[in-house]
Amino acid sequence: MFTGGTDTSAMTIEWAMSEMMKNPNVMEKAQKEVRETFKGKKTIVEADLEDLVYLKLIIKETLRLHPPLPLLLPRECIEQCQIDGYDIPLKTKVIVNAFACAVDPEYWDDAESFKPERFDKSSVDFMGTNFEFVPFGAGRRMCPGITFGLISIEFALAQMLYYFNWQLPSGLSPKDVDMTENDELLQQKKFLCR
Ligand code: HEM
Repeated sequence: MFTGGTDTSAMTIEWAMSEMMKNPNVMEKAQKEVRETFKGKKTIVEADLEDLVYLKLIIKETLRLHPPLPLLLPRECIEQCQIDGYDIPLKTKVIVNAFACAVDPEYWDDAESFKPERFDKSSVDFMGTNFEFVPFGAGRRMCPGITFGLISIEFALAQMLYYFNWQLPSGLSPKDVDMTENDELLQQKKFLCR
């Protein structure tokens, strides 16, 4: 519960900030939205987050390209079945590659690019019914912490964008931001500072 509830959200914040540094037009649009929404406010409260439409699209797109648990949690078959002509025996361990689904060009245009706008006016959501996009899993064992996780991420990002201006260290350009992932169960950014 504690690991599942902290690392996942922290990693999503890191990826979202990195994507914004890599895509300055996205950062500019997000910062404009946050600053217009909270104009004149000294502190931000949870209820204010509702109006941050573009920031929510950024978080969705971040979870599509950087799902913290790309292989979800393993399942075990409780009855024998057939998938695509393959017999899956009872008690087989099944691993769903959620990341592969989220970048499958059959379902996504320009699948590897970071484009929050793709979710604007799209009905595709991460609530477990669109199987091409399941960063929180699906079914009976899907993540019970979605609401809390999303609010924590939005809250942190909104504050970082509202109070601070962000820029890369001198000499670095957006294309230099290193988006390498570690190769562990939790898909973390390998190098935090580059
Ligand atoms: C960005 C934030 C988060 C992401 C992407 C995420 C993702 C996931 C995924 C993919 C699973 C496995 C679901 C499956 O295999 O179908 C899961 C399970 C779980 N998550 Fe999250 N999670 C997040 C935040 C949280 C938070 C904030 C909490 C708690 C406060 C939490 C608690 C749990 C627990 C307890 C499970 C196990 C559920 C079970 O096996 O029945 N998660 N999460």
